[in-house]
Amino acid sequence: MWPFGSSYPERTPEDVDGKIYDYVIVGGGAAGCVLASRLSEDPTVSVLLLEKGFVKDNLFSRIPLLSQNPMMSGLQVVKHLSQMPSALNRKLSLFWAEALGGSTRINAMLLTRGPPGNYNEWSQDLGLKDWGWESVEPYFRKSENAIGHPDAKYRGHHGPVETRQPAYPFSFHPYIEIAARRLGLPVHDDCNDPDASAQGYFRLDQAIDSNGRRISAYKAWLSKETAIARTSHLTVCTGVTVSKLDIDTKTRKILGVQIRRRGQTSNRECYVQARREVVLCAGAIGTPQILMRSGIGPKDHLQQLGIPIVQESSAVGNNLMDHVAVPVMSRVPTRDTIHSLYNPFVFIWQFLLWLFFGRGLLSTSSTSSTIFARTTAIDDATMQVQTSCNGKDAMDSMQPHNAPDIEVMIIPVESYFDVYITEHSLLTWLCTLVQPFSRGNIRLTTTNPEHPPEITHPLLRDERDFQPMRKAIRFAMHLGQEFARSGYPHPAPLVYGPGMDLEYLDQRLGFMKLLPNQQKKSGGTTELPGWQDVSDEAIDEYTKRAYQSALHYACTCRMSLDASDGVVDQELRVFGIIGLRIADASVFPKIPSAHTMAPTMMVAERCADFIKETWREK
Ligand SMILES: Cc1cc2nc3c(=O)[nH]c(=O)nc-3n(C[C@H](O)[C@H](O)[C@H](O)COP(=O)(O)OP(=O)(O)OC[C@H]3O[C@@H](n4cnc5c(N)ncnc54)[C@H](O)[C@@H]3O)c2cc1C
Repeated sequence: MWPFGSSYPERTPEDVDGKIYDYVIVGGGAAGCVLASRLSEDPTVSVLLLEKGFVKDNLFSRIPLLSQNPMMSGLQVVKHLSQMPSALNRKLSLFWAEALGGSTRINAMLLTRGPPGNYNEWSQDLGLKDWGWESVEPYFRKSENAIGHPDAKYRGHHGPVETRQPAYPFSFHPYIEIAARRLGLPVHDDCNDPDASAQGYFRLDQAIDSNGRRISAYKAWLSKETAIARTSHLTVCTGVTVSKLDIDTKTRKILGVQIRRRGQTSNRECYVQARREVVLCAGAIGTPQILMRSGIGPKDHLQQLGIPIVQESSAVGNNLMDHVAVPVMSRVPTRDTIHSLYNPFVFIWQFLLWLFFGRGLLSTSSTSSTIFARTTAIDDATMQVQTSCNGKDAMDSMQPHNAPDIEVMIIPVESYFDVYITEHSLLTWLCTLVQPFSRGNIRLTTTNPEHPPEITHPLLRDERDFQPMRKAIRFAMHLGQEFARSGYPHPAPLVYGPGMDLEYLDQRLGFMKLLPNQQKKSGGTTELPGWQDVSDEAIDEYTKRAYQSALHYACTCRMSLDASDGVVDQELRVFGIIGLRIADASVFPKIPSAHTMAPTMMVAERCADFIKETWREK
């Protein structure tokens, strides 16, 4: 019963065992919810959605800020530690949600399409002619209801994903705007405006409704009302792990999928048949694993595990891309940060504000504004953005060469994963590489679908990524220092970043265990040197300690014209198999300079149309 439970029509693996459906969708995250919703608009077809997690809709999972913290929402969040030999053997935390809605149940709700130049690069440079800006733009519009920009013709107003720009919750925002302008950045209130400049300081859209509640993919596309209204032809089966695909090796046609209860230790499997198509939407980590378990993947790897080869495909699980982030932080007054919620009175007040009015700090994302820039257009001597670079314009967002390669997210709290800093209140300048060169991969460790994969994270594995990261960090330090001089009425020194006491940081991050009798070092009080005074070595040393994933995993089953180089064609059909498509973040040919939820939904929207078109013709 609300608010503690839900009468969502969730089915179990046993309920669907032995049944046949027109379409079987594997994974109910951002992509899976879009696809199940769009395909089930037609009441004459039957659609089955198979999701590993559950609905678990509760009060905390609806509160925007609190639901970003998995401990609060109670959702199943997988935490995977990846060993990083390239960086002091640190363990990198990767996580994602297993729930109806996938990671959109815990994400920061930021809705960014990416600049048109990203998609023009897919079409012009990678040859994917059907995926240029002109082709993808209508699908971004179709899914959104941009209530924050009611008159904008370039935004959608009839889709299910409501987006707003909640009031800025803190007093520092105008001063950041001043600092950004001083660094040469234009200020825009919509980063999804295709006419906005490629580089700038942008206010962000957040997927939050007018009552201050999170709009996840589940809420937008497969709400309880939708699921109940469509029970005759839409089945949502939760708590189910898809172990592998059933493919006829002679005809190369997909027949169905093998499934089991989530977390089950025995080998007992259930089976569902697909009359028309199976669509994989298990995400950039999950989808390649299902393919490999089914015999589609790199030959050597499948042979090592004794998996019979159905389709050799060297790109499956390769080319893993992700955005890489390094925090630099300024000390600011507690009331200007999320740290203020550590005070129980403030927390209770904010909770009541949300509960009765849908307003206040809890009704927003942790991030309200950001900066996108191109490092080649940042002048080394002044650390300011130029409007042209080598005689070429650097602002036209349609041009692939102008796509931003860095983002500086503005986050009013400390931003080291797994570490809570309670002794200072911090404002983070999160320096993020959004067009990295590095690539990683995903491999199975066993054939058991419940066993975790081995993830070789791309993070700074390619030396070419260090140069833009150094520039991003210097640029963010310059921004932080300009902010402190902008008229902001409080001291705001940069205290965490290159040039800080690394021994203190090592203790803080837990790399260095304290010896008996050794004093805990205090820190976070000394102001950092100016951006001009930090050496490359100091930046690299800091980066190796403080870097983290921005959790935008992508490209592990990339789209390509060529089967030897990719996994799906331009209509998202898996090369060599009939009736199998992929529609999640794994198919991006290259990661966009954007937070990846909206681009993933765009891909899934297109996939639904490809499928409808295919079967209309038949
Ligand atoms: C903490 C966090 C914050 C983020 N913040 C933002 C943000 O603010 N803005 C933004 O644009 N993006 C953000 N992202 C990224 C964004 O949420 C993802 O890009 C998006 O959810 C990817 O969608 P997807 O459908 O590819 O995968 P997911 O949403 O991960 O969905 C995959 C689903 O498949 C299911 N699944 C996997 N394997 C199986 C199996 N074998 N059987 C059955 N089901 C299976 C999983 O349980 C999951 O529900 C964030 C991500 C995280 C983790």
